[in-house]
Amino acid sequence: MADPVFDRLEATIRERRDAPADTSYTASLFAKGRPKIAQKLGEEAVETVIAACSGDEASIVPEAADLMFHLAVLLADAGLSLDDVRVELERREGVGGLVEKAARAG
Ligand SMILES: N=c1c2ncn([C@@H]3O[C@H](COP(=O)(O)OP(=O)(O)OP(=O)(O)O)[C@@H](O)[C@H]3O)c2ncn1[C@@H]1O[C@H](COP(=O)(O)O)[C@@H](O)[C@H]1O
Repeated sequence: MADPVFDRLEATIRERRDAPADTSYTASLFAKGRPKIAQKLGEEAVETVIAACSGDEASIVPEAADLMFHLAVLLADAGLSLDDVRVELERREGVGGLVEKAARAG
């Protein structure tokens, strides 16, 4: 993702795809398959929402990190990467959300 931490994380996640499930949390997620990975991503999203509404701003960061990790695993399971998301965000640069929504409605 043009960031060393994200790049190293994604490299580790890719390595874990072929690791035995009982040696690694990431490997165990891959072994359980897409529905489990998606479920965990949803749980982490909810935990991020709860943190966001808790009034404890610092508690958002660890939940957001869990969310990003599980998103990276889901993307890897689909043969995608955070860089694909970066490219999509880059493509959207300069197109305001309200303008984009109006174009979809029209
Ligand atoms: N960044 C992370 C990371 N963030 C969160 N998690 C794990 O994600 C899980 C979050 O699930 P929960 O909070 O629901 O905890 P849980 O109760 O253990 O989960 P369940 O049993 O309910 O499914 C925890 O086990 C966390 O440890 C992560 N596990 C791994 N990584 C990275 O992935 C690398 C490889 O990890 P392994 O695959 O475990 O070797 C690590 O070195 C890290 O860099």
